[in-house]
Amino acid sequence: MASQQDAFKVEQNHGKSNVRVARIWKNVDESAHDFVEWNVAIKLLSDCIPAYTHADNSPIVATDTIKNTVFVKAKSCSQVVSMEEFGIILGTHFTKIYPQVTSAVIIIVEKPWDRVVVDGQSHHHGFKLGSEKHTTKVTVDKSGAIEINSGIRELAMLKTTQSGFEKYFMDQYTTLKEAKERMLATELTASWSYELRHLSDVSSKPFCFTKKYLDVKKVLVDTFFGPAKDGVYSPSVQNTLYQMAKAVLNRFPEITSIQLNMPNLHFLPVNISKNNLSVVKCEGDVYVATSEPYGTIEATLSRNMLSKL
Ligand SMILES: O=c1[nH]c(=O)c2[nH]c(=O)[nH]c2[nH]1
Repeated sequence: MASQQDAFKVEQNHGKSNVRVARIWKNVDESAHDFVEWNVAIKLLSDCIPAYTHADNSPIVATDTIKNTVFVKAKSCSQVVSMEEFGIILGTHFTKIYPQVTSAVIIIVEKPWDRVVVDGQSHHHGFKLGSEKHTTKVTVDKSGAIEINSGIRELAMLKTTQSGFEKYFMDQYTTLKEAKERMLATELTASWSYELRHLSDVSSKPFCFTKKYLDVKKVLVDTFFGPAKDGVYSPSVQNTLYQMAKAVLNRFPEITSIQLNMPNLHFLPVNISKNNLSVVKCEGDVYVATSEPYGTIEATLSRNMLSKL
C-alpha cells in the first residue's frame, strides 16, 4: 500500500511467512483420513502508515495475530478444503474483519505427502513424501475482487533422447556444437491464473481446484514427454515450453494465462583421452551430471483478448 508522506512515497505491507500448518480430517465413518501440510505466507496491505511515520502502532494487526488466524481457520474447516479455498477463506477474513486492511495476499506451498499404497490398496492413514509441490497465490481485495493463481514447483523431468538444438545464432564466442540428439532435463516451475475475478464467481460455481491442478499437471507432463513409446521431438527448451503452455490454454478455457520456467539442466558428454588415445568416448551413454551453470528459459502465455472479439 502506497502513501505520500513528507517528501517520500511510502510503500508497505506486513504479514507472516513460513506458517507451517498441518491438518488431518478424520471422517466419522472411519474411512480414510485426509492430511495436508501447508507452508503459508500472508501479506496484508493496510492503512498502517502512522506506524512507520509516527510510531503509532494502533492500526497494526500483529503478525502474531496473523499467524494465529491460520490455525484458527484450519481448525474451523470441518471439511477438506483445497489450498486455493483456504487462501480465499484467509483473504476474506483479513479484508472483512479489519477496516484498515484493503487487500490480503496469501501464498501457500503444499508439502507433497502422498497416500501410501500397500498391496495395491490405498492406505487409510499412511502418507509418504513425494516430489513436486502444489503452490497457490490468492489475492483478495476489500471490494471482493480476487486473483487466484495455482502452480507447480520442483517438477523434475528428463528424457534420454528426442531432443536437439540446432541452427541457433552463432558468433565468435559460440563453441556449442549443434545437436540432433541429446538428452533433456529440467525442473519445471509453473503458475497459472484462473478467470475468477470476484468472490461471487467462486461461490456461484464451486471450483475443484485440486482436481484442476492435477489435470493441468498431466497436460504439462504429457506434452513434455509425448507418447510413451516414441515420445515427441524437442527442437529446443523454448519450443517445448511453448507447446506445453499452449496445450494448457487450449485445454482449459478457465485459465487466462500461464507462466512456465524451465531451466535447461545440462548433462555433458564425457570424452576423456590420454596421449591422443581415447579412454572414455561418449556414444550417447556416459555423461557428467552438472547442477551449474544452467540455462534459464521462461515465458508467459496469455490469451489474446482481441481474438475473443
Ligand atoms: O534448448 C536450448 N535452448 C537454448 O537457448 C540453449 N542454449 C544452449 O546453450 N543450449 C540450449 N538449448
